[in-house]
Amino acid sequence: MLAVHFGAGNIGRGFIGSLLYKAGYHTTFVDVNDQVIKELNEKQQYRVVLADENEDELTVSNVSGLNSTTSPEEVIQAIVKADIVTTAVGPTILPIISDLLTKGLRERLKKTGHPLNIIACENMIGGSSLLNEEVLKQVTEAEKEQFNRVYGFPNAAVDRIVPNQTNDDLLQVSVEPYYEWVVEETDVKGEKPDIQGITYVSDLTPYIERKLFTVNTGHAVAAYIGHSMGYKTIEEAMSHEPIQEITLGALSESGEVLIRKYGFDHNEHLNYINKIIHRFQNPYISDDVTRVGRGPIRKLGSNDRLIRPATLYLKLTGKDPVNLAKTIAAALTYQNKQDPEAVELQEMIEREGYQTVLEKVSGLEKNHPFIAIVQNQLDIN
Ligand SMILES: NC(=O)C1=CN([C@@H]2O[C@H](COP(=O)(O)OP(=O)(O)OC[C@H]3O[C@@H](n4cnc5c(N)ncnc54)[C@H](O)[C@@H]3O)[C@@H](O)[C@H]2O)C=CC1
Ligand SMILES: O=P(O)(O)OC[C@H]1O[C@](O)(CO)[C@@H](O)[C@@H]1O
Repeated sequence: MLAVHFGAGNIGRGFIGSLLYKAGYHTTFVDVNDQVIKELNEKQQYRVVLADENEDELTVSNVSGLNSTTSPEEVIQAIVKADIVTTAVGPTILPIISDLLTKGLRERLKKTGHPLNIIACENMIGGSSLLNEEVLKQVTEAEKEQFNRVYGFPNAAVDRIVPNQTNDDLLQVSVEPYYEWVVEETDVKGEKPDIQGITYVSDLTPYIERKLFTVNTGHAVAAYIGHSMGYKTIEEAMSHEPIQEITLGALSESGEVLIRKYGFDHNEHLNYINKIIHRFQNPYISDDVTRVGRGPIRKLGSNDRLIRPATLYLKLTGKDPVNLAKTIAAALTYQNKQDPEAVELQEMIEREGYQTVLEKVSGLEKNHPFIAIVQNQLDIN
């Protein structure tokens, strides 16, 4: 069985690649990082090390690589033969890879017409749907009907913390032991890919929102508040009691929203929150606040981990989401010259001020009451 996976980075190699290998696939990684592609082809295997006291290892073999910039034709042919396509490139890259993916899917229609599922494994709501939309923008009306009939783009939620890392062995990747991969089965075309580790569900929304508004919300709190207090890593930030309190406070706010929306059991959700806080404190992982806080404009988006739970909390409870507002204020002041979105955000704020920029990036209307709540936090600091 053949898998084509776009993005041979942390999640690509450390999570999706390892489950594809265990399920018996040969995985062709597609990336723009030539060094990684060369090593994948040279070594044809890499090591995944679990970040805990035992440091258990898995050697992932049966892998190869293609550079999408220099070998687009090979990528197209790989898509023609694939049994599954997955991605872990980052939400902003999905429109970029859609071009080559469309070419591959078009060629496949000509050659075999076999069904295929394309699963975007990104931290966002509706990642596969977005990729599907980008693909459909590039096809004719007649092709659209054929694409919709044979190509499935089931949405997915993926959860495993894989920090940025530099190892002597370029391909080696250290990952936390925990993982979760949930896929919405309703959009699968043909047979459901038989991959141990995938949980199929009929409605992904509660799962993706619970994950995004707990793991990613809590992580964002630790990253932005931690950075504002001078901490370098998530573990350092999380050892500071006031940050723990704000994190727990923000997760109580997002938790209240999740419990009200989806009827989760209060105590079970509290256990879920505590487990996640424990994962942030894993002493075997060193995760920079700049990785977790990367892309602040995206993270301040209307459907993302901060604005959505905060505005829903305000709407559903009538109370101020103080801890989420503190975090959003810290995200608005987040400076990192290495992060293009952080640089752009600060330039926008310099020109237009916090209020206008918050409206722009979050999509909130001008007089939305939440804007004043964030302004209040900015004034306090
Ligand atoms: N690292 C983590 O803990 C988790 C990350 N995610 C999500 O997984 C996705 C990937 O994240 P990471 O693996 O951490 O990032 P990463 O930066 O380690 O990997 C992304 C890979 O995509 C490649 N890439 C960039 N442009 C490309 C293009 N045009 N074509 C093909 N490949 C391209 C990069 O060279 C890189 O190897 C993101 O959406 C992230 O939110 C989800 C859960 C956990
Ligand atoms: O990958 P993003 O969306 O930039 O955000 C970083 C987040 O992703 C993760 O890497 C995995 O969910 C978390 O560790 C962190 O909350």
